[in-house]
Amino acid sequence: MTEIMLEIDNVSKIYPGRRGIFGTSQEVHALKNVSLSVRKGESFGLVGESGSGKTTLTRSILHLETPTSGSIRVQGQDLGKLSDAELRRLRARVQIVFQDPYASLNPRMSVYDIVTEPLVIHHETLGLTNRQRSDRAAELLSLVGMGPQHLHRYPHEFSGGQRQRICIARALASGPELLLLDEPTSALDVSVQAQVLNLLCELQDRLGLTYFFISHDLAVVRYLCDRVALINRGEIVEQGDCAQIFDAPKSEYARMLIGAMPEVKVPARTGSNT
Ligand SMILES: Nc1ncnc2c1ncn2[C@@H]1O[C@H](COP(=O)(O)OP(=O)(O)OP(=O)(O)O)[C@@H](O)[C@H]1O
Repeated sequence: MTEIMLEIDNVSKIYPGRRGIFGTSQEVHALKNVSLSVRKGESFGLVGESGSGKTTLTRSILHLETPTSGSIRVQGQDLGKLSDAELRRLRARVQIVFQDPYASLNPRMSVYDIVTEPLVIHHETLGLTNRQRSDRAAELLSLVGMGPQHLHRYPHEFSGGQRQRICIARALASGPELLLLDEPTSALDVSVQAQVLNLLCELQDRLGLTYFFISHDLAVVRYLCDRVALINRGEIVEQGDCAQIFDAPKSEYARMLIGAMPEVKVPARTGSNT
């Protein structure tokens, strides 16, 4: 039987209305009974326009937001029922890569400090010595196609694509099994986007990672993902195999998104994922 990595079960999130100088705004139903499951080792895409609830769902998976109702399980562990110590251990296994590699790297930290930071944060779980940390830093850079000579340089010395590689190395540091990829290539030039997407494919094959890929770009999702869910105003309107949804969308919303899809600008996938 296929192992389930992530299970979102009937999750709703209501943000209370905010009080401002013009009175109290209405509450926002950011997620409405969202259910989906991501299998171990697959790439699952979540696609929706701005304001559809992608960030709220992603933050909920990271336990930075608490759903108003419903449950989220990672490898069978219900996030709402874990102790602080169990949550800390789980955090080492679920990591995120953000959209903007310029904003997500501290300009005052060297690459070494950036990629080893998670090893320090998760020291209790990982328990590495200084020597092991330093070996791991070089290994992480090599995984993303960069040499150890870069470890003592600073973010401003790198291009956007290299910075995103450093972000990916940092996300891999604690040995996660599930990576949340929040529009990881949308801030990059198209040619660099393809290289980073290929790197993500290679890493998935090599490390057996599971990807939860958040995007508003169906072309990139079609390239990278096995299955996809389309979210609109907090509701999943359609989900299933990418091939089925792209070739025969059932909902009006899916037809609209696919109709507006630009030509796929990334090369054919290579390796075992082709
Ligand atoms: N802290 C909050 N308080 C109140 N409303 C919020 C809060 N965070 C998000 N929202 C609202 O919830 C809805 C979903 O927002 P969310 O950021 O999850 O969407 P998104 O799909 O990630 O959008 P984007 O692609 O623009 O980031 C929006 O209407 C947003 O205004």
